[in-house]
Amino acid sequence: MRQDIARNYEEAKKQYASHGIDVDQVLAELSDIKISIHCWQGDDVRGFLFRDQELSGGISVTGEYPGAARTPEELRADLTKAMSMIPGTHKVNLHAIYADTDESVDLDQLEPRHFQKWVDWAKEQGIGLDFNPTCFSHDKSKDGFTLSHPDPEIRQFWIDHCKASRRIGAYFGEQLGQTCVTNIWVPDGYKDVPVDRLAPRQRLKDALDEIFAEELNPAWNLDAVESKLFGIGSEAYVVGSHEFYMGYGMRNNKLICLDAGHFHPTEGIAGKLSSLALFTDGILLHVSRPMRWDSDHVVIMDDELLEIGRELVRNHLLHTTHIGLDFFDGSINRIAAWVIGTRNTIKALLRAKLEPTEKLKQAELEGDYTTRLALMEEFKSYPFGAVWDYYCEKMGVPVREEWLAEVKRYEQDVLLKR
Ligand SMILES: C[C@H](O)[C@H](O)[C@@H](O)C(=O)CO
Ligand SMILES: [Mn+2]
Repeated sequence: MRQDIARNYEEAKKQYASHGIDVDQVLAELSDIKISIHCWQGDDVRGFLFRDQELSGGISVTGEYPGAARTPEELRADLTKAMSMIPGTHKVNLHAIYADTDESVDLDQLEPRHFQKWVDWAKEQGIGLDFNPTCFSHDKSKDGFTLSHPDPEIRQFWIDHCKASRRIGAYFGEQLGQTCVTNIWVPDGYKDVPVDRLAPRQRLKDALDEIFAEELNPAWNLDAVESKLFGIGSEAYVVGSHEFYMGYGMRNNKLICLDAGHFHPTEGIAGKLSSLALFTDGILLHVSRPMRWDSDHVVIMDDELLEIGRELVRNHLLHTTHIGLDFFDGSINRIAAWVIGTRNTIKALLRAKLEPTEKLKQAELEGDYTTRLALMEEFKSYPFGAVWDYYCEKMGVPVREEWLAEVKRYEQDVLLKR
């Protein structure tokens, strides 16, 4: 342990202790939190099954930064590199198009064996895996509809894909001894104002009922459903809206996924957590950063991220919330994107844990809003940076921006040679 880091930590600890915060305990708890790191930042959501397919579904990646992973081996190497710069043991979130197989297999025919190399790698790394059916970037989703498609044959294809995905998720959970969250997001929607808003939702509901009919061990697989307000090409109407999935998730005991970029541009998700927590057994988050639209920018330490962290900590929701990341930026080094976004997410949770929550709640209860505001503001400049540095050093990962030199080295040695 470097002396300056240890000294600053001891000093910071005293300041937090004066407000009853046990920093050592906070760090012990922080190291138990798993963030689900999304594989698709590593290759601009291309995947390996259909390399010639354009990204569709109303999402988009911009940027031509060199070094995107072209094979599963490259993607795993990049993820391993990124995780070596992120404190803690986390999970990796796969989409179905990331199957690692020489077979030419379509989405409805996928089986656990097509992901065996990912499972073997996850075992080596001691991490868990999460999963997502890929209901986009495919010939059968070209007209923007999948699970709610009016053509029963196409609808069945996507139903079968989602069924296959749940079985793959359960396999991950069983093999790795960690529950896999399998999250369903479909892009289905209309560019212009529809006449019938009900029928597609009825079809989506029926499709989900069929997908979830098979009982799977919840210790291995938990299902989640992800809503969206609009996408490119589905500006007027999205079948799987927030209200739709709120209703579906609550009635059918599915995790409701809140993606930070899937609401009105000024609407945050932090304020929704306490409400959902009262009526559900758990929540899935897609921590993202929308800029004017669902642009999926790399997560930064902004007010929304801090507020998500505070809501999770203050309401004791960390043990039931699955925290996943969902951003993709092709204009910067993709490993740096993972490192920045994941470290920020962990750091926001640390900052929330370093607030005098009970004191603040007490002040609020007593109507002492002056103390509430004063403490909340003063704590914004308490020395959380010293605690973060100590945590990184203790966990054996680079302190502060030291990781950047490592990323640049990897870029020279590996990425630029691709
Ligand atoms: C890759 C997508 O971002 C992801 O599947 C989905 O979660 C989404 O957020 C679509 O906007
Ligand atoms: Mn998402």
